[in-house]
Amino acid sequence: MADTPILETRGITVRFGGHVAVKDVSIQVGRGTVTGLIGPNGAGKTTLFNTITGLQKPSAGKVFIDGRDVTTLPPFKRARMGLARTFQRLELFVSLSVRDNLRVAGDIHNANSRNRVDVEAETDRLLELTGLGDIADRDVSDIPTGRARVVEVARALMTDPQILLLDEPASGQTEQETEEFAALLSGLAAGGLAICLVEHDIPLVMKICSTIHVLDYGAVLASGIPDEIKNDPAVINAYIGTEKEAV
Ligand SMILES: Nc1ncnc2c1ncn2[C@@H]1O[C@H](COP(=O)(O)OP(=O)(O)OP(=O)(O)O)[C@@H](O)[C@H]1O
Repeated sequence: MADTPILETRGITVRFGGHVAVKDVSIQVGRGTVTGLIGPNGAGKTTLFNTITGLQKPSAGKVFIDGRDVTTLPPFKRARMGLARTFQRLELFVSLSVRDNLRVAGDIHNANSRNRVDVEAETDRLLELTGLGDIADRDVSDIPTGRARVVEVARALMTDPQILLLDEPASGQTEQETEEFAALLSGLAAGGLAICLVEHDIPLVMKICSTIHVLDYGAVLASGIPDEIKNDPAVINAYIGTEKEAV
């Protein structure tokens, strides 16, 4: 159904021993939107991403992709349903060129999916779309971190995803790089992609997200549009206050 969110978590709780890392978190991510997930270090953002992708089993709650309960599906099956992600720590093949990182992603996708992509054509298209053409033949070990973050996104896009989870993708980017990155993400969302963004760069989150969820100690402290979040006293107190210089 058109109204069914492409991604939804319902009541996700994750416990590590006695520690509750994620507490009863319900969020929805719509097609063609950028949804922000912010909060202090250790608030549970990456653990929630790991639960959505299937790397972490929840103690309670469910994950839905396009209305289908995927809670017990392994990561590769969720990937086949159009779920892609990037990692906080770069996970690129550093001794390969930018272009080859994309090609490898396309080959792996084709080996695992019925929905095959034309690797050469898609690599060229994405190098152009993401503005990586000028460094396409350089080894990833040789390029600045900020641009390597874009390579991670381009690589994730090689799987032709419906949902893209980005874990701190702007970290290490210059102001100029972040500006271009914001335009790239907004353009991808305008094309129908559902993006969920974990990011400490608050101005970036405020600029491109239509909905923001704030996590604190594993629980959703607030949800709303950027203006509501920006002015929420509980959010300012728990998080934005501590990131003031960034706002
Ligand atoms: N595998 C694990 N075993 C035990 N505790 C864990 C594990 N993974 C995460 N935690 C704990 O769960 C909590 C949430 O961590 P998580 O990495 O999800 O937070 P985060 O919001 O992504 O933080 P950051 O902004 O620093 O990336 C933290 O207290 C962390 O120490």
